[in-house]
Amino acid sequence: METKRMFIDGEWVEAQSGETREIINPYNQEVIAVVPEAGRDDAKRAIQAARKAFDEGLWPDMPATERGQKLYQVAELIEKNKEELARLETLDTGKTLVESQADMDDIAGVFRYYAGLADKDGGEMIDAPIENAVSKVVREPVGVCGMITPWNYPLLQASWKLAPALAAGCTMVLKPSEITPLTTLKIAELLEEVGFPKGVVNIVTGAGPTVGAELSENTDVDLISFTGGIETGKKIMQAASNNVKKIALELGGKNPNIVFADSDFETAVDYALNAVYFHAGQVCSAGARLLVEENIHDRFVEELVKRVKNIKLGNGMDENTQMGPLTSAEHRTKVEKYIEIGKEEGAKLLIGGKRPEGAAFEKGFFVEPTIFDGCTSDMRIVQEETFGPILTIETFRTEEEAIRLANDTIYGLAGAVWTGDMNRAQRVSRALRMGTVWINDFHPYFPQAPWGGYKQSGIGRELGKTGLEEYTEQKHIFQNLDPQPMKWFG
Ligand SMILES: NC(=O)c1ccc[n+]([C@@H]2O[C@H](COP(=O)([O-])OP(=O)(O)OC[C@H]3O[C@@H](n4cnc5c(N)ncnc54)[C@H](O)[C@@H]3O)[C@@H](O)[C@H]2O)c1
Ligand SMILES: C[N+](C)(C)CC=O
Repeated sequence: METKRMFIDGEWVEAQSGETREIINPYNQEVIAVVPEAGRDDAKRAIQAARKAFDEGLWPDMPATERGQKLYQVAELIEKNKEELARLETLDTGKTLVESQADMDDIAGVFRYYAGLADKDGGEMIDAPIENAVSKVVREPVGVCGMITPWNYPLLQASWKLAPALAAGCTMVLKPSEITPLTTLKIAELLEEVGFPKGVVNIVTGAGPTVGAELSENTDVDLISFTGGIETGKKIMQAASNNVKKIALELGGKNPNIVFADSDFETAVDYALNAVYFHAGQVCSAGARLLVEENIHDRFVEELVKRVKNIKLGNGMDENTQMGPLTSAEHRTKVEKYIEIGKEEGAKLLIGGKRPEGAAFEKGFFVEPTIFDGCTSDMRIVQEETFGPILTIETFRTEEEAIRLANDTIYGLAGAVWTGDMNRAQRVSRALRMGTVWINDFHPYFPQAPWGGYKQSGIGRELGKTGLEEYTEQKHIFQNLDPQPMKWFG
């Protein structure tokens, strides 16, 4: 068990209060590390360091090509340290090692993508409607960024913020989830090895209502980028109004997976399982709502149940494990409450709905993969994000009904449509009010494509070109090439 420090103004420090927090392995409840429990004072110190690095430092004005070179070096170090990072992520979150390894590949890819994009926007000349003048539009870094990340994809979600913000020339204070801070602290070591000017990146470990709230309220922060739950997102939005901060919110989802009878049956069943049970359902874009055409419902559900029985639960570090524990005891309690709600609402529990039995599961925060059939869109288990291994099943008869049910949610993050009819695939994908729609697939995301939500799933986009633009301000510079007196006032 290691005692860690956090990274403020280029130094590894303890919390000013001396307080610490134990980080728990969700598979066996062993303490894997002790980290500083920062308070508002620590957050303020980090914000001041980032402010100074932005206002007086070299980073924002450094040629973008040089910033890009540094990001390439970060990508290389992530690849070099992939196994250690993946191991840490699995110990901290409970996800399988294969998933963590894939996350690390994605993270290196994100740094590489923004390294390449850093120097590609040289501004734009505008055809000014005024004689003897030139007009151009340039992008400049937005300033000091506060970043708050969740526990389900700790380092991946951090990378979606760190890489574009660094490419843009911003300085930043990042607060990882208090439950899973270890890989974020490790990447601070890698950033230190690459050598960013002090104060450019600060990592503060602590709770949401203290460190997170300070980042959201503090008037020296110019932008707050948050990934997490909808209720926290609303609080952050309110706090950000303090100094009219720019805000970027990546919130939850309740994502429909629509299966038409003319889809490839085998593949659709296979992906329906992966859509909801990957990372034990702790994915913002999990396909937790299956909408299946009525005439294939019985066969489809029978096959799902058969296959769910084979899912291997266990320690994420074990290569045979397909689904690990939930990430915290508190979260398991929430998921179990939703199972009770589903039963009370009259949904038909087909399988799961309880903790697995046996010595191997005694200490882990496990919940069995669960299926509720006979669901309707007025049920809470259909409307609310359970964020666990719970699949709800509804049926539809027509394309219009499928679209109506799919859109009947306050969320709008992602969804999928399975069909052999490509005209229908195009129609349905356009009709869904969601930031990402997959046709005959589920889950792919990559640095080149924007990610974010319609409706209450968030504000703004991460990844892609837009993910970089979020960290910039646009400036119009107009130059009169032949200034003469106007004589307007005589
Ligand atoms: N849209 C996306 O891309 C995306 C990606 C990953 C996770 N998520 C969402 O994240 C949620 C799960 O993560 P979670 O349980 O960690 O979310 P959460 O909202 O509980 O916590 C997220 C972060 O916010 C901090 N926080 C809590 N209260 C705060 C406050 N008052 N002020 C400032 N910060 C505060 C937490 O400490 C944590 O770092 C799910 O809803 C999931 O859908 C969304
Ligand atoms: C955005 N994503 C899919 C990587 C993680 C969501 O929880």
